[in-house]
Amino acid sequence: MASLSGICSSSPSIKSQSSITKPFVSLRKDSVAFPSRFPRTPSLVQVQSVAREMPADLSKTNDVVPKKANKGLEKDPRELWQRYVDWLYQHKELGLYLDVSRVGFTDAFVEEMEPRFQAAFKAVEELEKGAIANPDEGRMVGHYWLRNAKLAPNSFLRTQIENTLDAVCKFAEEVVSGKIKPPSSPEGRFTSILSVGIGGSALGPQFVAEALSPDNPPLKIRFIDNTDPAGIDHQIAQLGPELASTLVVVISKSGGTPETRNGLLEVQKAFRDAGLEFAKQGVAITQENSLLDNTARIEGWLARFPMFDWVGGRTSEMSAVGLLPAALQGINVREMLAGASLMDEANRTTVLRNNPAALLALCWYWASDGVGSKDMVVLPYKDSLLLFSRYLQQLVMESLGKEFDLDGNRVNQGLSVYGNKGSTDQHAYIQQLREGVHNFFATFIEVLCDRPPGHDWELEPGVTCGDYLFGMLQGTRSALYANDRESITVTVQEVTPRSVGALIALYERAVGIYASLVNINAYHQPGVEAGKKAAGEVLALQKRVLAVLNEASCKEPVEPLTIDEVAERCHAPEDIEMIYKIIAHMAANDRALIAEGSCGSPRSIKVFLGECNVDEMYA
Ligand SMILES: O=P(O)(O)OC[C@H]1O[C@H](O)[C@H](O)[C@@H](O)[C@@H]1O
Repeated sequence: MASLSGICSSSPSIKSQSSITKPFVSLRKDSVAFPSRFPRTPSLVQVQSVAREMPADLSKTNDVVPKKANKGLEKDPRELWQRYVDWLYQHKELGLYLDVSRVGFTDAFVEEMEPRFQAAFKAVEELEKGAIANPDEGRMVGHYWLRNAKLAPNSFLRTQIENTLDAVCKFAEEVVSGKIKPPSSPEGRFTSILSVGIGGSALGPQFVAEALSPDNPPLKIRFIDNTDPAGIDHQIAQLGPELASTLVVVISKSGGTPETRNGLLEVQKAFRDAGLEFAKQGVAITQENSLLDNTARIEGWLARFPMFDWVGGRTSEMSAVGLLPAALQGINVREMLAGASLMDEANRTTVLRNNPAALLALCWYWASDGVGSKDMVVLPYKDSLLLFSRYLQQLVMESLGKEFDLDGNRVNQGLSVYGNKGSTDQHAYIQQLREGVHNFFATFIEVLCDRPPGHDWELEPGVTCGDYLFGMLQGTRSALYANDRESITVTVQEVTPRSVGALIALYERAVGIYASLVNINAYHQPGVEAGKKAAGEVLALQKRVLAVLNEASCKEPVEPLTIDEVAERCHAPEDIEMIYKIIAHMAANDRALIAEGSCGSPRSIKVFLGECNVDEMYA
């Protein structure tokens, strides 16, 4: 069994960081502003072209600060080295570096952006003090308090944070040590975690598990993060008899997300089928009094942990959502919090070049014209960071992808994120990045330490396996830059709980600052509702289709119906295409039978149900 030491040990003292402060040096005034070849929406084009033609009025934050006329990125090696040295950010205590030298922003651009940055710093300061930073939902935004409870605006919240952290650590230690056991496992202790959740209730735990879970964790983690029945069956089948020693952690802030509810119902059925009592192995992480919370309380689940109203799903990794699964895997969560707290502290300076999150936001704004005209490709050269880009997809795109700005103007903002890992991706799509459509900027994540000391060896004279990885990263960075493709490089010493906590905090803050720069609300997600609502309407329509088919199938003889007839009897002729799709889906799953024709020619088919349900007919 893995040792308990370190899972929740106290954090080392958090000292203030010192970053290198450089005099402001003059860079060349020209740089590249590549127009977007394929703007995503007409409104983007409008915003960009207006911005380029008109001088920015900096009193209005929704104006775009234009780039200057450009002649190409700096290519002289000595000038570049100078730029590298001048702009290099270092966080000594975290061993983290940020190199923005391969993004071509100019002094003039930085100067023009300065008032916006000061406004953004002020906004984050207010947010940290407890302002209603999510105006639509009337909520405070408090994820920064999770790693430094002293910052919380009142003692009630402070105590809530501290008590939850203590409860998470205590529970994890008792599960790992075997003090809390499953009722009917031959192992006598929990051996696995099955995490059920989606979006912000899955992506952080998935990223952290991949990055930090030890080779032989005390509990191995699996995820159900979808309502795909085959995917769920696969997870349960892979657990096999281990289901008896599996802790099921159901995570949902709202407590009512359909995919998570379905995952829970499927897992509960698997428990029943195996003759196991789910409640003795179930844990809920959710807002107090949510549907999930009430279910867990009434059914007497093993444990419940709170999710706070003032923590958004995509910034919840440092709440019980991320901490409990991590602690159960033997990951030192207090170290994660310490790394995040150190990074937060560094990001509180109002000196732009000393503020790593602001530097990232500056680069994003420059590279994407402040309107998301280029995608952010995230390339960690370390297998364990594979899921970082996936995690960032939600953090960045759900936060920044907004139709309206804070003043109600239609802006269609956003910043697209994708990427997997290097050097693997060099053998997949780097060809296009280097030579093809120029619609991106890259972020390299470099990890200096290749493997634990004492394990390295030279696979050819003077060269290790890790040297190749290093060479691939440097080579790709140079090759992209030579073709005027900009890149940022974030460097950490090692992938540890502390550096992962710092990376999460760095990007959380960068997103918040960038949102202020472009004057949008980073903390709501109104667009997600449209898809959920439409899905609900499809399911409601399916129930009507079933009722109509059932009635026809209960007749003697059975009356097979065409799609047109079904649509007519549903009083939904305008939904005929969706009705066809519903029937095709039911037919593929043996829940409807095709009497005539084939699904390939929709007008030809006649359909009925295999069984008549008399009760349903009169319902
Ligand atoms: O944690 P839950 O309430 O189940 O929400 C899960 C996810 O649901 C929606 O898709 C939201 O847009 C996400 O921000 C959230 O993370």
